[in-house]
Amino acid sequence: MSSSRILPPARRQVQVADLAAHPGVRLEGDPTVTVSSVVLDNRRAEAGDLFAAVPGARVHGASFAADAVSRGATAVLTDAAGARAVRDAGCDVPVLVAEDVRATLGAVAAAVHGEPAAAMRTFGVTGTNGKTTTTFLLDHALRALGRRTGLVGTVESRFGDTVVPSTLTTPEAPELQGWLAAMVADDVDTLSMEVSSHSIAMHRVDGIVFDVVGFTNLSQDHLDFHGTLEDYFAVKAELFGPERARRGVVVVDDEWGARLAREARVPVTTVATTTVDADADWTVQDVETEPGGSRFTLVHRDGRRVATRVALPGGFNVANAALACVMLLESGVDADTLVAALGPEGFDARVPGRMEVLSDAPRVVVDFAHNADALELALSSLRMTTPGRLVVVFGATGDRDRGKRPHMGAVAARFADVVVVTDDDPHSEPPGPIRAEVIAGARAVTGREGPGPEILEIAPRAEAIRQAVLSAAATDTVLLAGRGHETVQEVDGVDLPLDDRVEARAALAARSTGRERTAPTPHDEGDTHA
Ligand SMILES: CC(=O)N[C@H]1[C@@H](OP(=O)(O)OP(=O)(O)OC[C@H]2O[C@@H](n3ccc(=O)[nH]c3=O)[C@H](O)[C@@H]2O)O[C@H](CO)[C@@H](O)[C@@H]1O[C@H](C)C(=O)N[C@@H](C)C(=O)N[C@H](CCC(=O)O)C(=O)O
Ligand SMILES: Nc1ncnc2c1ncn2[C@@H]1O[C@H](COP(=O)(O)OP(=O)(O)OP(=O)(O)O)[C@@H](O)[C@H]1O
Repeated sequence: MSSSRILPPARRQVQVADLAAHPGVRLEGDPTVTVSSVVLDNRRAEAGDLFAAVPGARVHGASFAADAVSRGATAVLTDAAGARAVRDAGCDVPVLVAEDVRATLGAVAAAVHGEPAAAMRTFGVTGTNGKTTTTFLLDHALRALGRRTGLVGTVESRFGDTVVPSTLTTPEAPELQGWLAAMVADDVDTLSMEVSSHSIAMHRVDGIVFDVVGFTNLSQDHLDFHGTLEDYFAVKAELFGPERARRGVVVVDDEWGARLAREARVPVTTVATTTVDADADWTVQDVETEPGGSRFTLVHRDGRRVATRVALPGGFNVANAALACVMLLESGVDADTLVAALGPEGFDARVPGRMEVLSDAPRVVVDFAHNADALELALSSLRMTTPGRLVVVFGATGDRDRGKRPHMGAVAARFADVVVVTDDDPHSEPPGPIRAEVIAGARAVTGREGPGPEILEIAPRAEAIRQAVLSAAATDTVLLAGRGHETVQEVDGVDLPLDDRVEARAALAARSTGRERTAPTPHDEGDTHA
């Protein structure tokens, strides 16, 4: 079930006859009945709702229509099979019958809520990594520019004083459109949101034409859903068409970005952040790495220069900030006005669990890197600004993508001085063997220059964090990788409270109250269940 129903304080009343005017929809029943909102889950239905009964992968939503109606839903949107089920269940409400319910739902939900996206300036960010960070950086800059902003994404959705933790990166269309209408009612003028590939494929963002969309990068992920990398790319590329966006900004550091820039069906501005690319509109130059972030200059091929800073460690955060910056420029923001509004700190957003720096001496950083690529990027960038030892605490998830475990171990062993292998979300798997696969990958690393890393196994995770933080010297960096902002750990089907930031802060507090530092000790396997 998705996170929370946020609706505007005053709702419009829309006749079902008006909704039947959408292509591929016909109406059975009384055309004068009105709806004031849309809901996808019967358990959340309220008076005046249109219940959208979607044929899902597991169940047809129409089997819950009678319950939705008993809770006050005044009409149902479904397909032909759903319509039969609704009638068979004896529901006497008008039924909007669509050829493809999901493909109709976004436009219908937008119409019920009065096309809220059209009343705001809208930024959408897609890509495998960096969506959350880039939307937070956009939101930060927009607020500095004096805009009243809304944000939708993996960590939370928010506007004004309303903040709701998320369950999906991009909510389903009924919830999303309700949120957007509530934002408009609260005078929000600019929206930054993450657009996952699932949301494009499942029509969650239908009904929105973004003013500017951005692409961060693409690497192997979500193939359980998309099948092939080619399909994954094709879905992301859909966002760069006139049905969904007016213009785009594409980071062309990887081949997928370069291809997207060629194939996009809306005008695209390109940004190269890692190499000087003569074909790119903007390139990132003069990067100066600092402990808490980086300074950089965006140089346009016509000679324009925009010098700013990102207050998050990591070369990839220069890419995220550069993307946010060019998206703002493409939306019409003047470069000098932007730089002045950002001030000397530049893009200074704190992104929960994304390169989040908890302390300086030792530097303790929490990051969401949960695959080998992201772990390598995080470690290599922290290495540059770590005078002492680089310590990493991480684990691999259970149940899925087993192949990545030794790779994560190998990356940690290549880039860190102390590798503390612990648990992530074991889900239904016993955690010990997962750790063993990670450790095997770490031990297999040979040919590293200098002394090899210290490899430790410590569980449960809270204890691994405690020991790593307590034993760190002031010049060390401790990276707590993989869980970012997450606050529960699933072990054997049970959700246990666990927040890396809370555990790390407790250990930092113990250090500052003068408790003696302890060295991590290898943990006895077999006594390690979380
Ligand atoms: C693969 C996928 O995205 N599936 C989504 C899909 O599930 P489904 O087709 O299996 O639905 P179903 O369980 O058969 O139910 C069918 C219909 O009956 C309704 N229902 C069901 C049960 C009930 O008691 N009452 C009821 O009304 C459901 O709301 C649904 O409309 O429709 C459901 C209803 O909205 C979603 O919750 C579900 O997302 C699941 C939870 C999910 O985990 N999605 C992930 C993969 C996802 O979308 N991730 C991306 C980000 C990925 C990333 O970049 O990391 C995201 O945007 O979050
Ligand atoms: N531009 C980037 N390129 C590569 N890796 C990145 C980039 N930005 C962030 N990362 C890494 O990916 C992790 C997730 O970042 P972020 O949450 O911003 O991405 P996301 O696309 O929103 O992913 P998710 O939807 O899983 O949260 C970060 O913790 C960091 O390790």
